Amino acid sequence: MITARRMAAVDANAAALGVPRKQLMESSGNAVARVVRDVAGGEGAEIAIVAGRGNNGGDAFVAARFLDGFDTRTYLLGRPESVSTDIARENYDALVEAEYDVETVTDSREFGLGDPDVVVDAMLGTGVTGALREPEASVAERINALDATVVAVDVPSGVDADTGESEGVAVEADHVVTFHDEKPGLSSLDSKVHVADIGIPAAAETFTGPGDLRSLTRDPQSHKGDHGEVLVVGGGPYTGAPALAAGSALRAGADLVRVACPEPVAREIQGYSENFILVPFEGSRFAPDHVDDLLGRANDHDVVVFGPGLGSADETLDAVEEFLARYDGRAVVDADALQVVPDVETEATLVCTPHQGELEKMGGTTAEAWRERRSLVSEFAGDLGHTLLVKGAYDVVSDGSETRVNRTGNPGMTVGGTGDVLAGVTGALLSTQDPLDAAAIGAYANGRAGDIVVDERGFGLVATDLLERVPEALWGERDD
Ligand SMILES: NC(=O)C1=CN([C@@H]2O[C@H](COP(=O)(O)OP(=O)(O)OC[C@H]3O[C@@H](n4cnc5c(N)ncnc54)[C@H](O)[C@@H]3O)[C@@H](O)[C@H]2O)[C@@H](O)CC1
Ligand SMILES: [K+]
Repeated sequence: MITARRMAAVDANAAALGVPRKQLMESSGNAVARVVRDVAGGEGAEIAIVAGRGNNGGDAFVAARFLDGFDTRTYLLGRPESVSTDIARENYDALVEAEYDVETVTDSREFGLGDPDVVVDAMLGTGVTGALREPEASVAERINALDATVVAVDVPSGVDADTGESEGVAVEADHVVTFHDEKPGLSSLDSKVHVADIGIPAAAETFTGPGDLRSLTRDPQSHKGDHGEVLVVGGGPYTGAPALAAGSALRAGADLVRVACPEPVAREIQGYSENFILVPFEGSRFAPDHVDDLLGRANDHDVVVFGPGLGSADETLDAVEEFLARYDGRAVVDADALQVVPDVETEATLVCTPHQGELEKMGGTTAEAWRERRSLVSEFAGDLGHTLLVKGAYDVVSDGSETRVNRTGNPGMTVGGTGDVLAGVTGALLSTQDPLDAAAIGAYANGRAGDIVVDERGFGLVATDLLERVPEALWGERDD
């Protein structure tokens, strides 16, 4: 099962792996033609292809080339100039150039579909928003009134592939040829669904890639706070760690970041940067006495990042445990705080970011080969009921049902502090993304930032170098 949003990400990842969308379109069109052949009842059957102006139409232009021998006519709803993507336009031009029977429909009132045996509905696919507009709406009604067998490309036009719902009229299809994987909304329809393998490499789904960054959008109308308020809880024996996590959360786009830390740590952090808002607590380390206050504060934030530099004193770990037991918001848990997670019953949504050693301390197991590690991490995440981001040369991210592997990053990143950067970035992302996406994008961007630094200067990077490259890693040139 794959949602339209994830499909778009996977498609961009495939392109980055060297399998561009035009190639996928060729496979899609071929798959549609195969189903049409099966249902048409022999060569000579009359086939009408009704294509819209997006890539859904593009798939159908390809299908027309695979239907030689049938009496096929292709209709484009609109002028050739209105075809909205280059690849759909190239496939349209190829039909015209090769003298296929193609008609443009500029006045749908005069559009007669005749009496075909099969209609291919390629008006709209996953690009639909809202109710069908004209001319698509009245053409859908006309298609539904025919006796023909209707084969829809990817999803019946007008239907939302994620929900199966339509806001107005939609095409009623006998068959749907959908691509790569089943779509959540199709099972509720009265159509026979054919899932076609279009040659998307499994790696486009398994590995994070530039497509994963597509869910990072910024609405021009956004206000302060829309992109997250993050509370970093850390510091005690270490002072750099919470500052790195806080700085990274800001670099990853959080609107406000506060650092809750012991007073002496706060004094030191204040000197690092004027961007931090500090909420000091008494004493030299986090302890059970601080939990009440901190819970109040945490509830005013979207995400808490727990752990950087907290240390592992018994009273600190007791305080973390008590906090998590009473907290029901979102949190990233890192470093020493990780070890209490398996023992605590919590309503909170956690993203845990252990390295392999910390994972073992939590009761998880690890393996050398990433494929094996992927299954182990997935199983352990399922048992924990939280999302895991297990750091390594290949990071493994899993919520127990979906698992992704991240390959960005390099051996220069074994230096101290890079984990704090990752925790901060993931914390900022968790305020706008679901936990699996936040962890996957966090791992991808953190590694990419490290790759940018090493490409420029070679090894010898320090954590603050990484932090400065986080914006570029998240929003820099995208390969989609
Ligand atoms: N994502 C992928 O990996 C692949 C996608 N492919 C095809 O690409 C399709 C998606 O293509 P697009 O993103 O170009 O989108 P569509 O072709 O589904 O539709 C886009 C067009 O529809 C218009 N539109 C949106 N809502 C409308 C409405 N309510 N009434 C009338 N017009 C409306 C838009 O203005 C735009 O011109 C998929 O359904 C599939 O058929 C395939 O080529 C293969 C791979
Ligand atoms: K369609």
